[in-house]
Amino acid sequence: MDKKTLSFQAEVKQLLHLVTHSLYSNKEIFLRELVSNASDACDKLRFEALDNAALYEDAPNLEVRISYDKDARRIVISDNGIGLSETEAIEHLGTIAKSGTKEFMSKLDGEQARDANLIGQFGVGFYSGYIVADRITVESRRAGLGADQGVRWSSEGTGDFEVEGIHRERRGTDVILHLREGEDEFLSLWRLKSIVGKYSDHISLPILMRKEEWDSEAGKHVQKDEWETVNKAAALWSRSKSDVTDAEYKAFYEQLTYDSTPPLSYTHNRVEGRSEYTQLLYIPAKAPFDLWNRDKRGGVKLYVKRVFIMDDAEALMPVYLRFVKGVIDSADLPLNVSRELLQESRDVKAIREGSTKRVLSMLESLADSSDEQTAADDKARYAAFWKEFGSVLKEGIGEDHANQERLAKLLRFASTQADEGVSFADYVARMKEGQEVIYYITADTLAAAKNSPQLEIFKKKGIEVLLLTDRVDEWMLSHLHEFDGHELQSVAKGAVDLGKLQDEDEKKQAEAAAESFKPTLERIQKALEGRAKEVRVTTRLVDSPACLVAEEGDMSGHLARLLKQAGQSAPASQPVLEINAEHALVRKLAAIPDGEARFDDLSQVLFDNALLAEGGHLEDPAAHVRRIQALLLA
Ligand SMILES: Nc1ncnc2c1ncn2[C@@H]1O[C@H](COP(=O)(O)OP(=O)(O)OP(=O)(O)O)[C@@H](O)[C@H]1O
Repeated sequence: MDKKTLSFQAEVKQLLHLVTHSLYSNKEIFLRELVSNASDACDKLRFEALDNAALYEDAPNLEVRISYDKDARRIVISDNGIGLSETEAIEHLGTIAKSGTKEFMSKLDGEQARDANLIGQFGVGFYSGYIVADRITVESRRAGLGADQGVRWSSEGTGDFEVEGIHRERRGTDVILHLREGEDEFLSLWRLKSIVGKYSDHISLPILMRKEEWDSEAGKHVQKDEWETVNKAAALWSRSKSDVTDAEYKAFYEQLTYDSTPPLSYTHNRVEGRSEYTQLLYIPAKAPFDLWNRDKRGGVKLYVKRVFIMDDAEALMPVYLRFVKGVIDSADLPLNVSRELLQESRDVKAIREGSTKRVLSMLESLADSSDEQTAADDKARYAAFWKEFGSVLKEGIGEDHANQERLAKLLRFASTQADEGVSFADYVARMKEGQEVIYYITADTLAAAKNSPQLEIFKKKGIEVLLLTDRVDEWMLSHLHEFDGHELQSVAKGAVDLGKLQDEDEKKQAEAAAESFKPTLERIQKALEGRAKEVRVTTRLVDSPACLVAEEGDMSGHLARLLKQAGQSAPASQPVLEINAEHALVRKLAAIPDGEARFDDLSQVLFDNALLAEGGHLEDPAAHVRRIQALLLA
């Protein structure tokens, strides 16, 4: 077959540039990446061979071999996995297929591009070989194809690569690294072995290297024909908990996720009973760059009896726990389980429920740690978790009704008493005597929430109000109506009802004020026709003249704005304007004689100011400005 020269896809060139320039300080990871590809290739073969045992040919023992040649300055990583056909070599080694990777590349700006940690997060794969090699040759034959259908792919990792057909007896792939000048440190059994130990110990296949012996005549180590296994070759999760050290769990996490920040917490269990499986689940310390992408691949890999099955096993973890990383190894599922089957299987459902509960317990033990020695540290860790993943966890309130109560206990808020970390339980413990409901307000920012006029009476009376400023909060609250028997009530909805918190005198006073104010209210109502559904006197205001509230059952102004921003239509509902009859401005308004235009102007300004105060947008800002100016001159 003729030799062809082809060009890399633009993103590959970009990636190659990044890899060779940014990861230079951590060169050794090339071996981790290539060994991991070799191991993936073996997993793929094992998976395809479930339906077609002939693919094993005469070599059923899957393995990875690493060898080096000091004189030729080469390192070779060989596997007897699935291999590559010519088309696959062109496609897989010349383009980036994964859309996530492409997206990631396009998001990196110059500053971030130097952050090796960030790049490490998504795994640089095959191209990391170019950190240490100035040419890589790949020789491969796909399992199932004839010996004359091998392929040689070769490139200096700049703009082009070459492909040609070759004769190759062995199935699988050899990745041959021609080392760059100055990279000879890697031409050593000891060095290569220690890198394997560091990153690839848990690869469940044997990784073999040639034994060496000291030759005193030659005065150097010489390679023997005999090979030895240099990794532990036991899946970490299949070992007993007591045999695995904390450092090993953390190293495995890094290998699994490419995240060099140690995880916040992890849990390792063997579950027995109706469904038998092992779970090793981690909560990362930092949110990944694409946390908000609800469609991305899940972080939990599914194995069946230590055979890798798939890693976008959404069926194993609810979407709101998409930040969880780890491995689930089932003893019951059939090896050839398909995605469709996964969705329906009762065993999978049991695994999913069990794993969800595990993650929640893990979070609960941090949040409500009762261990005297570690409680402070646990709580700090929970606070860190909440900062990174709290908003995602809130999705669970609407999505996972079975665990809603447990999730509600894990929620943390800002309130009028503390800027963060307030749980419903903290709130309830601090409730005033006679207080029955939990008060909250939603707003775009903490400052807007804190300064909202609707809070004035609550501040005056020392009643705590939760301040909710997350985009998902409104949605979450449409699914959560109470906590521990206490109804959740928005202070921006309906007439203010302080129940037993308001004394009789105050109530009577308010009623009297409302009565005597009736004629003015009617005049304001007329002036605001088409804008305010109702105008009424309120006791919720202390320092502000007016505020807007939504009618019970209507959508709050905040939610209507969120929907509008998201491009969705919000049902048009007018707010209620509530007036503080004690306020000087309102008294001034009431004193304006009938028929004067000033009355209309001031009514409109009152309404617009109330809208601005809650973060709303004026439909006609110019008219507002004109009115203010007219009033200033009056
Ligand atoms: N040893 C190998 N045997 C067979 N195919 C391979 C081998 N190494 C790489 N490939 C193919 O080349 C593709 C690209 O490899 P690369 O390492 O760049 O990305 P990846 O493995 O898909 O992603 P990542 O390394 O981030 O998990 C692989 O998906 C696989 O199809």
